[in-house]
Amino acid sequence: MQILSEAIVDQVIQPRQQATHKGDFGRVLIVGGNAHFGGAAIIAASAAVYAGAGLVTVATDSHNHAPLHARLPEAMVIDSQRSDLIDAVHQATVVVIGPGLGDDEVTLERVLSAVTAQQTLVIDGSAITLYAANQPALPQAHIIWTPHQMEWQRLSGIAIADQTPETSAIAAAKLPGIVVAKSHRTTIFAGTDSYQNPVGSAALATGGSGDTLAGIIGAFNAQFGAHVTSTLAAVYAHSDISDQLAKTQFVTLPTAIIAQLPQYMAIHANK
Ligand SMILES: NC(=O)C1=CN([C@@H]2O[C@H](COP(=O)(O)OP(=O)(O)OC[C@H]3O[C@@H](n4cnc5c(N)ncnc54)[C@H](OP(=O)(O)O)[C@@H]3O)[C@@H](O)[C@H]2O)[C@@H](O)CC1
Ligand SMILES: Nc1ncnc2c1ncn2[C@@H]1O[C@H](COP(=O)(O)OP(=O)(O)O)[C@@H](O)[C@H]1O
Ligand SMILES: [Mg+2]
Repeated sequence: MQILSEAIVDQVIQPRQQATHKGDFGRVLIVGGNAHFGGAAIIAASAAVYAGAGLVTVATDSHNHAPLHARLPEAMVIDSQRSDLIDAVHQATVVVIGPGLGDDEVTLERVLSAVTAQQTLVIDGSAITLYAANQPALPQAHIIWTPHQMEWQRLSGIAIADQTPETSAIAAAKLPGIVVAKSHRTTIFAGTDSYQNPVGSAALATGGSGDTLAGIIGAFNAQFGAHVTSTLAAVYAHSDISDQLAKTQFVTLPTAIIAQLPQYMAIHANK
């Protein structure tokens, strides 16, 4: 198991070429936010915008459209229950499904059936829980799972008390793609390789921290490429920003972490 360091962030986040436009930095589609969990989708979308995605669209319940625009005018929005969801999936570089999705199995299956092999698919939150229960067909895409310990229990069948790097590695190998097994010491499994995140603290133990990470992972894969290093850098950056804020803040709120992303990335792009 390789222990991550700040070097992964310096390696992945590079200065931008000047002869570019927003399309060069990827299109991220966030699918989530039912009528009760709209905040999760807004948090994930905000994280994706502030982490540098070229364009962000949110497919979410119509209850969330006005609140989303009020907080994040940079993001576009569509009604997840309408047919143009499929068009939005086809236009995306990366699809992040799950933050606040709740029990919307129909939307999950619509999205899974539309994603293609050339795309990246981040499966988070309720989408993990729904997949674990119903096992819908998965696309051939570059898949990144981001379960917390209970979601990992549902997906892997390993009780939380029995989740170790060894047991989790065996379960992760049975799934397509990368598994980001989130905990107080998040471990990432990619093929036969495994990595551990040495940073982060209980200041992250607040609702929305995982929604934030899902958005950062989406944005990093969209702009830096669908390589495991993009996901590793996102996991490290998320915790590293929290650790810096935690020097003076008892809990590091998702919105506080998100606000620090542009400055953090500027510093590391020039190291
Ligand atoms: N602002 C918003 O809109 C927010 C919306 N959100 C959205 O809510 C949806 C549901 O996600 P979820 O994580 O809240 O619920 P679920 O999957 O049922 O897991 C909780 C159960 O598992 C247990 N548990 C044990 N260990 C655990 C661990 N390490 N980490 C976490 N839980 C652990 C835990 O035990 P307990 O806390 O009761 O002791 C409890 O019984 C999802 O789509 C998400 O995006 C949230 O992001 C929050 C902000
Ligand atoms: N005590 C802790 N130490 C380090 N990281 C933590 C701690 N508690 C939570 N986290 C991190 O916060 C995030 C929580 O994810 P999740 O439970 O999915 O949050 P959400 O409420 O957004 O769904 C994960 O990245 C996890 O590693
Ligand atoms: Mg979560």
